[in-house]
Amino acid sequence: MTVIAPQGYAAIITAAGRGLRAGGETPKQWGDLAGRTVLDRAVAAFSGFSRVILVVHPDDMGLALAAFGGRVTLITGGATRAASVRAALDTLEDGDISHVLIHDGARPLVSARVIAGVIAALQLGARAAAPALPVTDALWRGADGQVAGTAPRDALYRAQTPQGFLRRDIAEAHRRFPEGAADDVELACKAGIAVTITPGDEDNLKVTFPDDFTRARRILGAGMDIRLGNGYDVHAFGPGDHVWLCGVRIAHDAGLVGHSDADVGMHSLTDAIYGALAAGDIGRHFPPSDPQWKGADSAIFLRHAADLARARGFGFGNLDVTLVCEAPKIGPHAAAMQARLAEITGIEAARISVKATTSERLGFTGRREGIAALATAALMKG
Ligand SMILES: Nc1ccn([C@@H]2O[C@H](COP(=O)(O)OP(=O)(O)OP(=O)(O)O)[C@@H](O)[C@H]2O)c(=O)n1
Ligand SMILES: C[C@](O)(CO)[C@H](O)COP(=O)(O)O
Repeated sequence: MTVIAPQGYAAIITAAGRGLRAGGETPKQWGDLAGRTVLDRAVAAFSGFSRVILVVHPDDMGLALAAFGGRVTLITGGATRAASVRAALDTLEDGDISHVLIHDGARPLVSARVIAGVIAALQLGARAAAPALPVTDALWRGADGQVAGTAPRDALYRAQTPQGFLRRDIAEAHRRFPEGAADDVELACKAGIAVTITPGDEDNLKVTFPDDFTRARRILGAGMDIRLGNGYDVHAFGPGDHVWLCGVRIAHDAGLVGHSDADVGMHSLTDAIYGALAAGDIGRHFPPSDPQWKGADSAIFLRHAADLARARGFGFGNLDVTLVCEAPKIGPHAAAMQARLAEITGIEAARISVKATTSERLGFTGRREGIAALATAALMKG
């Protein structure tokens, strides 16, 4: 359901933060939430407003134009949330906007009921209105990990957005208190404006920490995001007296030829993780044309893939590698390989399998011309 805002109402959506606490490759508002960005969901909730000002970071303007160009007014924000709101209010100075609802772009699950509650209070004559939830847990003061005291929770609320105001009131409050505040209600209170509390919603969470993505996904009923990737690699035998396989040096009557250390097992596993992430392959991240990877330890590649998965919020279900060769014998080294892969990736060894097979003397592996490796990686989030 979409809330159709009355004439003269504008929505300001703040999305110029960097989302440092949430981490990740992109600021949280640009992060994926079950197939759509957090910000896309927040903006969609205000599609019934004829005027929407979306405040973004200057670095994100390209992204914002591609995602929202033509649908909203895009402006760049300031160093603080308050500065971003101020920039948006300035754009409304000379227009015919009587009321504004100011919403965090990091609150993607705001419901029509919450928005309608704020508008209803304003329409009934409130100068300001904002959703909140009463605090239901006991409150403690803590010091050094110990409970140092308790605090009364009566009449305490957890503030949410959108926070609604008469435009002139909140613009004036921002002018009077340029030092800003945690939110616009705090500024309104400082300016002596009465604020009506409207019903909040537990689902109207602000994505703040990495786990909030998981919670939001659950609320959306999106379930777990499970990814599978496979990898395959081959290296030919050449001169040498050892091979590197899954991070373990094994004495052999030949070496493996490659630009890096030619660890075919580790390469297939690295590609399996990139595959699960739809992040290309090892050659894209570490081009063989780049001399710095000549003779490189393949642990660098595998660690990069595992770190990338974590940066995107994934944990590991399991990793499975199969080496295909007549020789050397893999069995005696499988446990050491498992341990080394666990060390490199930070995944518990019990979730990593290394096994081997011959190709019954058939094909290039059967003719002892090289070694092939296949790998599967299972990643999950949520
Ligand atoms: N200079 C800023 C800082 C924050 N915000 C926005 O205000 C909302 C609430 O802020 P918060 O959750 O604190 O976001 P960040 O500042 O991005 O988070 P962090 O403090 O973890 O970096 C977010 O939608 C954020 O993008 C903004 O528009 N301009
Ligand atoms: C505006 C706000 O979302 C109200 O709960 C909140 O104050 C902003 O987030 P921050 O984490 O305090 O920056």
